[in-house]
Amino acid sequence: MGITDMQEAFYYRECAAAHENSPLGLHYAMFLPTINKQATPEQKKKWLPLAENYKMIGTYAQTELGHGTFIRGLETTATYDPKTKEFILDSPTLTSKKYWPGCLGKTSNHCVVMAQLYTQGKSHGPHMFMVQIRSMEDHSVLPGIEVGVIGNKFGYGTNDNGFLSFDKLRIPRENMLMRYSQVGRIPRENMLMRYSQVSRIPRENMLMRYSQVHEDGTYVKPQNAKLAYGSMVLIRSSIVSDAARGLAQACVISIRYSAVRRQTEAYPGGEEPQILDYQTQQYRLFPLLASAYSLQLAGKYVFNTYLEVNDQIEKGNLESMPELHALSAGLKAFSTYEASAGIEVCRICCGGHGYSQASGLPKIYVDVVPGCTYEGENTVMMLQTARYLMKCYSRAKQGQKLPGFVQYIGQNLNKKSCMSEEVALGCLVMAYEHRAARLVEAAAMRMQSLIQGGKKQHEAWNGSSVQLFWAAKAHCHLFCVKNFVDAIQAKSLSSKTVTVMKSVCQLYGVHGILENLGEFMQDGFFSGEQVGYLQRKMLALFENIRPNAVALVDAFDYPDMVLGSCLGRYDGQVYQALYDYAKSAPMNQTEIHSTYYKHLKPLINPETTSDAMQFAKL
Ligand SMILES: CC(C)(COP(=O)(O)OP(=O)(O)OC[C@H]1O[C@@H](n2cnc3c(N)ncnc32)[C@H](O)[C@@H]1OP(=O)(O)O)[C@@H](O)C(=O)NCCC(=O)NCCSC(=O)CCCC(=O)O
Ligand SMILES: Cc1cc2nc3c(=O)[nH]c(=O)nc-3n(C[C@H](O)[C@H](O)[C@H](O)COP(=O)(O)OP(=O)(O)OC[C@H]3O[C@@H](n4cnc5c(N)ncnc54)[C@H](O)[C@@H]3O)c2cc1C
Repeated sequence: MGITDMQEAFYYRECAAAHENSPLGLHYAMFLPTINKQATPEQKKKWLPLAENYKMIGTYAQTELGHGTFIRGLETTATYDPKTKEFILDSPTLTSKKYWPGCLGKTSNHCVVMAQLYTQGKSHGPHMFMVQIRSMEDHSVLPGIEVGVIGNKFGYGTNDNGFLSFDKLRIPRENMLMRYSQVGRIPRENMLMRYSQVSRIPRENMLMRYSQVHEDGTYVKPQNAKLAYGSMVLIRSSIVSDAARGLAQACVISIRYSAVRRQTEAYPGGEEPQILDYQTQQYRLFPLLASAYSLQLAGKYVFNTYLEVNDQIEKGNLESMPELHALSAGLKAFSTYEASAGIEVCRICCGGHGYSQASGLPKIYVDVVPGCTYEGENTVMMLQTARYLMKCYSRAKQGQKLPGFVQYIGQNLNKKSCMSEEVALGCLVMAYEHRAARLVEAAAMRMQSLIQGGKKQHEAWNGSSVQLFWAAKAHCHLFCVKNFVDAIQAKSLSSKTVTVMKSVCQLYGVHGILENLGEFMQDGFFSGEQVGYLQRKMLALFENIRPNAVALVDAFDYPDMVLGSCLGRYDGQVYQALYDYAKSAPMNQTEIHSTYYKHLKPLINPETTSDAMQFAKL
């Protein structure tokens, strides 16, 4: 279609095939960005035109049968042969077979393969290689390669997640993605030239960046080994918005339906109320609506941060990489957990019809829930964020100033909450800061006491990991609350909009505290009386939000075609749509189903069994 804007292309694809995972998804989400970010200018010149024009169709093949989380544990090897200037790719064990990569089984003719690099008898850890797996002429599988699909999954039926293995496959040296690490003799001048093309910072910086270059050396270490993990950081940064979108769409469906559906006369002979008027329905749906807004804002923030940090990386400044990694890993986990659990609640809130595919909700759920696993399993990602928080804590204790958002760490924990009946936004933020600061400190103290008690570092880490998880979750939650509050205060919104959005934001904060009350009360930060303010405020906010609830979901602006839901239709004609859906079911296209002849008739009328057998043979 010639659409060049990434966002526009995304929305076009979503309209064309809503909630269907595209069999070309990995091509544009990971394969192209990996070439863009990890290939040298020469490699880009060769591959990008082919990939952009879908001659090369590719994916990102990292996970193996035996390892997904622990990248350093991958077993696929790429051994350099200086005689032929080739790498030999091999899958030496059953567990080394690539397993899960999307679009791999049948669609891709190339892939970026993460493999352990061996050269001069030494291992250098996981590196990326461009590997052609199928012919670009007739799509046949190339020699030395075994590839196929992994079979049915929880969802993702439209994506051919695959397996792949190599039998001593030789690929040219130039197929290693060499922007950051190199094998072979490359003149120093090349690097200087390349560098001067990518940024305008002084050449001296470049020499530092490549200070480990050996003229005769065959391996040049990158400035930071984690540059090779860049494609994952990109996707984690964008998953937050994906999760938010899924939750927002589920809220649209469930809240619109709740405004149409009536159930149970309110008093004998009285009108049946819209189910949205039940306080318990509001208690389950309105906090999710607030969460959808909050996650959308968080998604925008983290993606913009990714773009900014990426810009700096392009210029050779890698300083903000750890912060971005901690933010994107934690928020990816936090958002996909919240969205997955929330979508299921939306489904349950639709009663029986929520269980029908006609609700559109199962499709949204199976589309969002793998986000808890791919691009880093959520618990593992939370623990990566916790690792960063622990470093921040020890820096704060040494009196060092912390960057931006983590400045709350190490703060005085003897304060009491300023919460009053009014529930000011500032007091909400303070409460979340206090909780996160306390949980970070508690996890750090636990680690310290285990180490002092004679545990090794890794034992102490495992023995503290539940508390580390709590700390990281509290940190991400704080981020979402604070970012929501900042968005309301900073944006030039009309005063009416601010009034409405302030209620939504307050609800997000208040509900989050009430759901995690133990963590806010364990050290007496809130008094029982203050908890009472919060409970009353939450119920008052439901009443505030109720008249605007449908407008607040309409504002997400998802067309019916994207929602794909009989329950969430804009025109509210739910019952007609459900009836039409039923009528169009394939089993309704014949009056008597074939199973009658095969199974039922012999039961009902045993003497006709032979007819039935004959029918079965037919
Ligand atoms: C869990 C880790 C992060 C551990 O890595 P490790 O090398 O063992 O590191 P460690 O010893 O724990 O820590 C060393 C250090 O490396 C840092 N680090 C780790 N990752 C990054 C990063 N991306 N940017 C910047 N820094 C990073 C860590 O914070 C550590 O820093 P520190 O030593 O504490 O200063 C890694 O193995 C990992 O990322 N695992 C998750 C695997 C994953 O995400 N796979 C995705 C496959 S692709 C996919 O799923 C696509 C699906 C898409 C779709 O279908 O739509
Ligand atoms: C739909 C889908 C699409 C995918 N697409 C791709 C793709 O395109 N390319 C690709 O390369 N891969 C892909 N994957 C694979 C995916 O990235 C991995 O499954 C994911 O990274 C998790 O790794 P794992 O399966 O090894 O989980 P495991 O690590 O085995 O997780 C199992 C359990 O162990 C726990 N655990 C593991 N390590 C630790 C630890 N250090 N501390 C505490 N707990 C731990 C986890 O929390 C989890 O509860 C896809 C997966 C899915 C489901």
